[in-house]
Amino acid sequence: MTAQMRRKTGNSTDPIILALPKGRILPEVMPLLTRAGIRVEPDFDNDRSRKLRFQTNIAGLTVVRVRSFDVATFVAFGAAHLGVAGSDVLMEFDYPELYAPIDLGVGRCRIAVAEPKELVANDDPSRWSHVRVATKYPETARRYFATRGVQAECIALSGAMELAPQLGLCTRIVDLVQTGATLKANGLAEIETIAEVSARLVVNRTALKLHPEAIGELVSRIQEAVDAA
Ligand SMILES: Nc1ncnc2c1ncn2[C@@H]1O[C@H](COP(=O)(O)OP(=O)(O)OP(=O)(O)O)[C@@H](O)[C@H]1O
Ligand SMILES: O=P(O)(O)OC[C@H]1O[C@H](OP(=O)(O)OP(=O)(O)O)[C@H](O)[C@@H]1O
Repeated sequence: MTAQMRRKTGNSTDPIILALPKGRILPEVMPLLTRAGIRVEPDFDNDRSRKLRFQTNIAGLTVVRVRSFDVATFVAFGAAHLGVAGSDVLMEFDYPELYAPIDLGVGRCRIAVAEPKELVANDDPSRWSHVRVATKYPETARRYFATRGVQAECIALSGAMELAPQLGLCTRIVDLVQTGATLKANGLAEIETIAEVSARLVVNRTALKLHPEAIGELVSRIQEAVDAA
């Protein structure tokens, strides 16, 4: 662990910081937090507010709102003690500093390989030796294809991956699929599932050792809220 990673977790007088992802997971996570007895100050739900850091009803617990991909980084480096992140994000970064004790059961989708639907009938993935994919998940894609002996050339995009095959950037994509509507609307078909995805509670391992009671209580409350859902 680097000195940077020790930064926040080392001071027991700091508030406990919970990092929450803005975007589509948030509306599904808020009811869980409410059930866990955690209420965040009203500005948190106000999209026009430029605030990023919020007080809660629990003394010593502060919430920060960050991009979904950044939750894992804030928690891994100890800038936040715990957070909520999709398992897609955790898989991509694969930070050893993170412990993911709870599957929150929300934000369910899958990470999949897709290609133009016209290709599917004559394609045989077992014969691939090299693929070129556009993806927001280059590490996950590389690891997945490597286990099958396939070399993956990954073109990193942050969104609108479904456009890449139409525009000749690549033939295939690796992206999240839930209903399949986005693939269908763009003439693509899912050919392989890499992993099922859901949102997880993540905890910095060092923070848990330094604040076992405070963090342990939050984890228990959230587990109870998930069990009651
Ligand atoms: N279609 C989907 N169905 C269910 N969960 C999804 C879906 N798309 C994304 N997710 C989950 O929600 C998380 C955040 O997705 P969201 O689309 O809100 O943000 P993003 O586009 O990754 O972030 P940003 O807007 O910061 O670039 C993903 O990491 C994944 O875990
Ligand atoms: O199978 P579906 O139900 O259509 O969902 C899949 C879509 O959802 C996600 O995109 P999102 O809506 O988050 O937009 P983004 O690409 O801008 O992140 C994902 O990247 C797909 O494009």
